[in-house]
Amino acid sequence: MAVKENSNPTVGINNLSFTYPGIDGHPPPGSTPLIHDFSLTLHPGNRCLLVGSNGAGKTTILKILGGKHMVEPHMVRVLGRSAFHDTALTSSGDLCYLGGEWRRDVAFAGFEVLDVDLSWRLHKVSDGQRRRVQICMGLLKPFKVLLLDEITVDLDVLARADLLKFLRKECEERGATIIYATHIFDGLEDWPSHIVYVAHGKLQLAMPMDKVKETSNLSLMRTVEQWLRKERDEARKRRKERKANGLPEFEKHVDGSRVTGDPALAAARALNNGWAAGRLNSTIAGEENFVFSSNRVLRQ
Ligand SMILES: Nc1ncnc2c1ncn2[C@@H]1O[C@H](COP(=O)(O)OP(=O)(O)OP(=O)(O)O)[C@@H](O)[C@H]1O
Repeated sequence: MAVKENSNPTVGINNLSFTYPGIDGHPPPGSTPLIHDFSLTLHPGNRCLLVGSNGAGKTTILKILGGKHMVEPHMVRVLGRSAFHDTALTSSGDLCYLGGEWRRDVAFAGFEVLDVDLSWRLHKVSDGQRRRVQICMGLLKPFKVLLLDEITVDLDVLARADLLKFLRKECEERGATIIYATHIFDGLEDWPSHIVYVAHGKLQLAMPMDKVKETSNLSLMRTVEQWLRKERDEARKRRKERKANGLPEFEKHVDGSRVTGDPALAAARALNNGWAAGRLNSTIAGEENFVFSSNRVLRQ
């Protein structure tokens, strides 16, 4: 099945701003949003690689999409619904988040792809075998939107290759949408249909892979490396300038307390958004989808 850019978006992020709440459930006074003015649109069949340096906000974005953190309903729509407020999205299996956390869903399809041996006992298996079981348990329902947070770390080459092939097929044949956050680019060269680069909680770039290939002769990994290197060099330059101007080298950030992602707990907290939002109009839908955000670090 071809990617249906004219169909309804499966994922719509609209000027998302998010701050981890402090202990009173509100953004700590003086805090700046961790995720800021983030917009993105995805369609059935899209396989989107989410890249960025450590701490850029990838997991936070995936967890928000997965309904694990509360945001205003209009900011994040998955299959036209708010994942946080409409828990049927995840309980039905239509929306599936696979991260570091153990999933309790029991299902079937992944057993074949991941070669899970039913005689394995989880206290005895290797990390990679345990990971295979975790992944296949999460994939057993026919998801429509799948959020993957660096799930292939422990997988051997064959298991990883088979999993990526399976996921690609799910997108091509069933029109599923996948967002995959990873630092591992092995075997990914021709896997994604789109790439999204986030830095400091802001969208830097969202574009189809064929456009990436048009603009860069480098491999996917080298291309991303180049982006991150540029980001780091610019950060170093800014710090140097601050120091030269007698300012502290690092800008002061007010952090929220660390919170768990339990929606039930989060529901008890006050809404932690309402930050002024600009417009990025970032979209990776259609032909006009070569979009740089206004806060890009990738100057030509
Ligand atoms: N539960 C939390 N409470 C408060 N701050 C958090 C929480 N989880 C993450 N953060 C902060 O949010 C920022 C973004 O973290 P996040 O895990 O989203 O980044 P990431 O891009 O997934 O990083 P990595 O590539 O290292 O996994 C970091 O500065 C982190 O310290």
